[in-house]
Amino acid sequence: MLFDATVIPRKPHRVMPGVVHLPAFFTTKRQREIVDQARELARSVAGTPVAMRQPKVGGGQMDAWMLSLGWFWATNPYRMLREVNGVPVPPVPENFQAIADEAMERARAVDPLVGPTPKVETALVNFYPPGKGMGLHVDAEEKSENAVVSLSFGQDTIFRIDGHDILLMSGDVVVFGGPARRAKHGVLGARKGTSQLLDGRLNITMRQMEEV
Ligand SMILES: O=C(O)CCC(=O)C(=O)O
Ligand SMILES: [Fe+2]
Repeated sequence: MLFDATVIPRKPHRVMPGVVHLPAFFTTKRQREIVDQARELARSVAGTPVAMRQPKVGGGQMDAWMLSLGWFWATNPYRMLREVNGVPVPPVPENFQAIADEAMERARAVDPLVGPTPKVETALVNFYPPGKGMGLHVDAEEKSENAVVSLSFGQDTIFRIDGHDILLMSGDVVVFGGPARRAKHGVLGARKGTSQLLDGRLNITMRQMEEV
């Protein structure tokens, strides 16, 4: 971006009950490491049935490229799979749980309503080409009511949840849980020219599947 993000005062805040925005959660160095890790994961399954893909929903195709970890998010009809055509879904990387733990601890200090930390049993890695986003939806395939921890890298976007708009920049985290766990949300198009890290936007959502 044109001006350094640190000159814009952005503080952790509660967006609505159960939704917390943690700006600049990751340093530039950590952002780069996680983006590299995601790229490596995508490479490791390229050309297989569990490869990163643009899921088909109904008659159309999503704009986001999606890589499933832990459980595979299958569409038409929606279901979660452990393997696809006999190929196991790549596991959730070990460092993800520590990220979720840290994010939840910081989010809970802002709004305890975010609720319990998810046991990260599945993660979706979404890549948005410049200008692309994701329509409003509810994260409904997981039975667990524990929070979703959502990481942003690369180009800026607007995250919309229950009518609230949040500007997400590279390194930001959003947590939504408790009364907001099933809130409708989506992202507008990734803003061209806002990142030197990525030509597009990378999002990672961490979730728990089953209620324990
Ligand atoms: O890209 C985002 O920030 C949101 C992604 C999302 O809502 C999802 O994967 O369910
Ligand atoms: Fe979602």
